[in-house]
Amino acid sequence: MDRVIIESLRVDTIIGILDWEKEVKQTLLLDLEMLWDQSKAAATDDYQYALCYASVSQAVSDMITAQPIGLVETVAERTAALVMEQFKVLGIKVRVRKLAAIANVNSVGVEIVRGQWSK
Ligand SMILES: Nc1nc2c(c(=O)[nH]1)N=C([C@H](O)[C@@H](O)CO)CN2
Repeated sequence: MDRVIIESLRVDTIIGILDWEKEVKQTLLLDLEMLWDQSKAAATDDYQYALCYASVSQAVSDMITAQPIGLVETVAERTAALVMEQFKVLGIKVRVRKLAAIANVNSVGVEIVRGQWSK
């Protein structure tokens, strides 16, 4: 199955479980791989059959920034649910990385796979 990919979608938002994290925005980077049959879009060259990565990116960013979130797991789960429900994606892989969350690492985070994911 074909995939539409969004790499390193940057979202600056209130994220974290510590008190100071409720006051200061931090940066999340999201990677999305979405199962999507692109054959009709490619055969017709017609945008209406494409999964619009710009629309997905905007919807995900709006959802994440709409309210404070504690865990990166919550971000990943809500992102997968939103994309599958709103964009009728059959399967999705979501990786959420939080930059500078702890000392001596570039990032920390989680990766989940939901729906009809095939290798
Ligand atoms: N599995 C997780 N562990 C931790 C998280 C998280 O979101 N998922 N968050 C924190 C703190 O917010 C940390 O990022 C603050 O620096 C700790 N562990």
